[in-house]
Amino acid sequence: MSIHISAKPGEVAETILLPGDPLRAKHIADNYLEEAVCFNEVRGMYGFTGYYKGKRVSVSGTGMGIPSISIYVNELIREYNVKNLIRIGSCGSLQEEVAIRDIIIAMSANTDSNVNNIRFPQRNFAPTANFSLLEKAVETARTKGLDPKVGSVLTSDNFYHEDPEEWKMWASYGVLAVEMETAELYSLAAKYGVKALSVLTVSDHFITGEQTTSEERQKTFNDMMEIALSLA
Ligand SMILES: O=P(O)(O)O[C@H]1O[C@H](CO)[C@@H](O)[C@H]1O
Ligand SMILES: O=c1cc[nH]c(=O)[nH]1
Repeated sequence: MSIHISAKPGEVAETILLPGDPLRAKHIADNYLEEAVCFNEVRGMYGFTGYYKGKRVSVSGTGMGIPSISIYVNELIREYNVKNLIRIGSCGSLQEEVAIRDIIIAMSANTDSNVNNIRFPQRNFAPTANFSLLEKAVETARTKGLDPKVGSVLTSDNFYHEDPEEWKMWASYGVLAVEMETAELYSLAAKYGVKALSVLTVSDHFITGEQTTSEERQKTFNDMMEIALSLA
């Protein structure tokens, strides 16, 4: 096992879905996977491996924020040889034309985190999605009759922002939404030469003030889950 994952070698599939919420991982295993086996319960961060339409796929929670996803993604890549990492998360829309419950496919991730300043002092790194996963996710979403919004997101270290107006600056640069993990997922995927993508669902809206319930965030958002599963 690794420090935070109790799976034995070979128990994690090459493709893994990564919701922040471990109960969303359990929901996917219970409702979408056949022959699902739990490979991790350390700290309640459930991970499962099973089959979706005959393809072996895993799903694991990552927790919230860059430090937490960084631990799981480092261990999944370095100890378990995971090759395709697909985040499925909730986010807050910063744009009028991106509505609550819309799907966002994150082409790139800006961040207010210092994590890449530590890696690249005095330089900027551009955390970017894998194009083949992105292309397939867009195609799958469109086949389902959806209109996914593709563009950049903000990965923030804060859910509760010191300056409640700061989002407007990011919005003015066309950033679609805010969440808390994608920049680190894309940076680690680049570092280790594996593929990553974030597929997000808008759970709340900075302009209209609309919100979804915690139950909806945990159990619904089926389109996002099905798009991500199709990438397996
Ligand atoms: O729904 P998840 O995947 O947890 O993602 C979003 O929700 C959490 C905040 O409520 C953060 O982790 C943010 O990135
Ligand atoms: O990180 C997040 C996720 C959803 N909504 C937000 O405002 N922030």
